[in-house]
Amino acid sequence: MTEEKKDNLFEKKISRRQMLKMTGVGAAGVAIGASGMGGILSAFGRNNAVEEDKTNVKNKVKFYGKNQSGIMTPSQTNIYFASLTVLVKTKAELAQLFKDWTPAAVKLMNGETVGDVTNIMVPPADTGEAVGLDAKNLTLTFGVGPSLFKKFDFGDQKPKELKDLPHFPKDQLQEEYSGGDICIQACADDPQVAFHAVRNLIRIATGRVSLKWSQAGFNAIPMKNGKPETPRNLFAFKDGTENPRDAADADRVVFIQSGESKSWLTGGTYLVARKVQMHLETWDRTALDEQEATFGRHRDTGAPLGKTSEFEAMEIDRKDKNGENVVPETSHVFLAKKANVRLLRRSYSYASGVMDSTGTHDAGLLFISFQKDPNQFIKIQNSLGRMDKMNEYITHRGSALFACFPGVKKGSFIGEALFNTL
Ligand SMILES: C=CC1=C(C)c2cc3[nH]c(cc4nc(cc5[nH]c(cc1n2)c(C)c5CCC(=O)O)C(CCC(=O)O)=C4C)c(C)c3C=C
Ligand SMILES: [Fe+2]
Repeated sequence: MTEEKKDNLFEKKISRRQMLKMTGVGAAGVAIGASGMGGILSAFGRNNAVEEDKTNVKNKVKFYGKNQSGIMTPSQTNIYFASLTVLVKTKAELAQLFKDWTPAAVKLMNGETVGDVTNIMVPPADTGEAVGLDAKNLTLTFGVGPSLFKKFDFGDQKPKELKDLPHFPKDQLQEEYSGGDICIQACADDPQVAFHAVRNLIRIATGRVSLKWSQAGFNAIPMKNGKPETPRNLFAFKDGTENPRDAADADRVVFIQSGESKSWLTGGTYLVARKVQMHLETWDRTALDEQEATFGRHRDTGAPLGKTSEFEAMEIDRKDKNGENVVPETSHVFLAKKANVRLLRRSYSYASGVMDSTGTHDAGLLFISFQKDPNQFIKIQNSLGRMDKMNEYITHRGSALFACFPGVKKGSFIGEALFNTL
């Protein structure tokens, strides 16, 4: 069926019987990857109108802007991260996918449903579990992985940096938590809002994408005098102290500037995702001074070892009266800092039940970093290498790299600059 015919069909009122006949009835209608039916169901989410960022919505982050949301946005309490496999075969279909997602993303970030939920003759266009909640600071961040450029010929538009990350010492990567053609990072101050957003975006793309892997995560953000403080990871250490803090710093470290890469990536960035299992039982048997030596910071305050407050300078060359390093040379922060490059970390803890093989917690950190060049991450990870004292307590299980598009201008669509170059 041509796109035009499909659109005409959905402008008409159709009976429940006709509907069921078309969708193959019931449960099959929600399966991802079902061919044929996908196009029909996607029409429910299709909305070609240019949606506005609402100004009167509580807890709302703007969709339109120079950069995508969910990067320099202050961290929310929850993430639902999805890595997708693309099923469509042509670049036109791929562009259409992002065209369909754009108005839906605006509506989701407005705290609205993605489509009509009142017509009793058809399945509601929105799955509905976020109804009655406000926007909960939902952000949506879209990126494309190296594998997408193997499936589609983008000519010379593939940036040389967009390739699989190298193997690192201590990696025990599993294919089921690695890679992906497209990523959607949904962060919100509510787990259901984050999940709902991804669920509905995938539903709009029924038959056009399938879910490769996903990870839900959480962060508890302590508040002091109405201001958010650095969250703690599952080792109880403040995580995210040393990060770019303002827009000028982000332009130096995170966002690709004109001339620094392919033009479609100007204003974009690279997202590294690493699923890192944390061996909590081993950590919990470790003495506090050993824990602090692992990071090079005090657990309570987050201050550099030998100092008293979190944001005091981390001087890794400082010596004690015996001439010994105050911050151990094998500590995580010593080695990370020694690489002499920076990135933006925006990680979330996860707890996903039990490890079958050991009966221990399947818990850890969905480490996410943003940087204008993946080599920033690679240099730090290589510096951590085999030396990082934290290695005793962690295992890297998953890995992925995505090039995140620049922000979207009203009237444009997510990733348009890439498709316009073709
Ligand atoms: C390659 C990049 C990094 C990975 C992977 C990574 C994993 C990881 N980190 C923690 C906990 C902490 N990390 C901290 C600082 C820190 N970590 C990295 C990089 C990676 N971490 C950098 C660049 C830095 C900042 C170094 C600096 O310049 O000071 C800290 C200290 C507090 C902070 O600055 O946030 C903690 C704690 C875990 C638990 C983890 C994987 C499970
Ligand atoms: Fe770290």
